[in-house]
Amino acid sequence: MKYLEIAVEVESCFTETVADIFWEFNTGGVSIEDPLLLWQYINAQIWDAYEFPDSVLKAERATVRAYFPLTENINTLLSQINERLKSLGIPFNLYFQEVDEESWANSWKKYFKPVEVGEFLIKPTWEKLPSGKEDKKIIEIDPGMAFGTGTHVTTALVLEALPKYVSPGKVVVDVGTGSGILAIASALLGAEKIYALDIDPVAVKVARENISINRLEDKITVIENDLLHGFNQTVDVIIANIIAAVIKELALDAYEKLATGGIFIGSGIIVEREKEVMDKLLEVGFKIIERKNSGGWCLLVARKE
Ligand SMILES: C[S@@+](CC[C@H](N)C(=O)[O-])C[C@H]1O[C@@H](n2cnc3c(N)ncnc32)[C@H](O)[C@@H]1O
Repeated sequence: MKYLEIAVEVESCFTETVADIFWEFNTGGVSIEDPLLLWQYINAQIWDAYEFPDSVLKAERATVRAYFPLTENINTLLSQINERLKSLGIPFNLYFQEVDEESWANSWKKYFKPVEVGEFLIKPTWEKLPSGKEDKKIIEIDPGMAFGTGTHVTTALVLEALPKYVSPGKVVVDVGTGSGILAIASALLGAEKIYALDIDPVAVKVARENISINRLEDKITVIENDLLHGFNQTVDVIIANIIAAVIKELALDAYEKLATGGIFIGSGIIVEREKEVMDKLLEVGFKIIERKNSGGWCLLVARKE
């Protein structure tokens, strides 16, 4: 199938606003090329500069691309998007071209590179293992349309904390598994059994694929499930990288499903909501044993005493 790719050049600070406008018009997908963000990763030595074309690294502005099926209404859609962007009153340039499906489904892949987080090395399935990294715990991931490349700070906070709480023999539940990344990390730390739950059927499919790529089907069971509803087992560790409101909703159920001494790891909490999530965890009976903040996000670890 053919698609229309619309590319909008704007200052870095407006990329999310433009992406939101594309989502309003029901785009099939958005990708953002932001030289400022790339340089942040390069300077933090997470990525290497040579892996990106000069046209991107030296660009003065960011480019937000979105993709729409080529139908007869495409010209109307294009002019509506143009008008909507004009109404923002910000400088922008808009370009468009016809592309085939393959090129947009894979367009984001060039920005997902092997990355080290704590004891783990997250390797996109299509990249080679960097030399000298064989001693790392390797997680192979193709996130597809699911969340969880490991580069998002909320995932990284959990990956860094996980070795302290998951050890051989533990039974773990990963609520909101997305790509399955945290379930796979738990298996690599020696957990005996992991249940990876997600409400989104796409995430469930992607998680199953990644678990199979990492050859961990015997340890990890993926279940399409809303939080812990209907999950009736006592476990040692519950992980949830979702959002503050959902973690609050999950707190009591998580407490009841943990063994005494069991650990709850909550991430995806914006710092402004850290206090209310902590209060909820304390209210249901947990003791908070670790708090960590990074980039406006907060990780909380709580124990059932
Ligand atoms: C921020 S992503 C985290 C993905 C992955 N665990 C990671 O850390 O990168 C949150 C995930 O939670 C899932 N989710 C949201 N609400 C949920 C619910 N009520 N029950 C189960 N999963 C849920 C979403 O579908 C999404 O895959």
